[in-house]
Amino acid sequence: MASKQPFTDSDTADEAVRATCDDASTCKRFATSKGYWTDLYVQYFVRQIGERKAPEINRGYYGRVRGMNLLIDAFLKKTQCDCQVVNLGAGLDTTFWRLKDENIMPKKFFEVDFPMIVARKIHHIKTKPPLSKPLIETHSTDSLLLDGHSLDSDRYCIIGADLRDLPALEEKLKKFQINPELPTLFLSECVLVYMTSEQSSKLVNWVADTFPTTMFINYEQKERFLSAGWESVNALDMMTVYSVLPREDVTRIERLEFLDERELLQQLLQHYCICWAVKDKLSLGEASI
Ligand SMILES: C[S@@+](CC[C@H](N)C(=O)[O-])C[C@H]1O[C@@H](n2cnc3c(N)ncnc32)[C@H](O)[C@@H]1O
Repeated sequence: MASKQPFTDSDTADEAVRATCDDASTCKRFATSKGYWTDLYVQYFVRQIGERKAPEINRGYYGRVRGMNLLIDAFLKKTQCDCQVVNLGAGLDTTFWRLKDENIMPKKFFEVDFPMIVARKIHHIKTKPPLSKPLIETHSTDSLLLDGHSLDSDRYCIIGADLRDLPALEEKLKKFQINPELPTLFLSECVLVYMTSEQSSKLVNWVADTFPTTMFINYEQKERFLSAGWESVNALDMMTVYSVLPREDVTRIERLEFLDERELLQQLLQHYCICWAVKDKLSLGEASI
């Protein structure tokens, strides 16, 4: 009998992984309702503000979102938006809508998640005009491709796929016109941790082998990121990220809620990191990001 690997064949394990998508977006919904940062769109994916979250959790999410956004925006600036973004395990993430509002959209923004999550996201987009309007506005013909498990428009595409099945992932990305020659930013925010290290290293290596000019931003526990095939890799633990965020804004959010145990926040922040790795065939100077 074939032995089972963790989170490989088990539907129950995959279901638990899919549930993490709701955890992330309900925490983001709560933190934005408190004013930690502005996200005009998360409310359309998570209606209820939900149960109160501890201030440590809210500050942790604040550092995570601000840190990821700083790197995303730096890549878009460096490439002058002449690039693609692929958000792996995107869940109910709202980055595409933020970039549209800030007028810094890449040529195309791809999202990938399990078909079940994608179907839910597409349902929200279809039924909520503030989500669908930006897609329609940035699309050149009257009809968008929309089926239960994928949505494709000129600037935004969402694909149902399992990130552990690389041939199928590659085929779907090609079907939706990914261009490997264009500078491409890959994002994985709390995603690789749900795979075995063999699976996540295959995914990271596939990106390095397929995209000559690329950057990979990964938010996660410290030990995970694998550098093979990448020209330069940087990692900052979240304690450091938090300390380099704009002071004025950090002071503002630290006034939002009283934090009893600073040590707990420090432990939480030290446990996570943001890593970014680059390959720069076009010599755009990505390593200086
Ligand atoms: C913790 S959530 C993070 C969601 C989003 N990146 C964020 O930070 O708000 C992890 C996401 O990764 C997705 N995911 C994990 N393993 C996956 C796999 N093998 N294939 C596709 N999606 C996966 C889950 O379905 C879930 O939406």
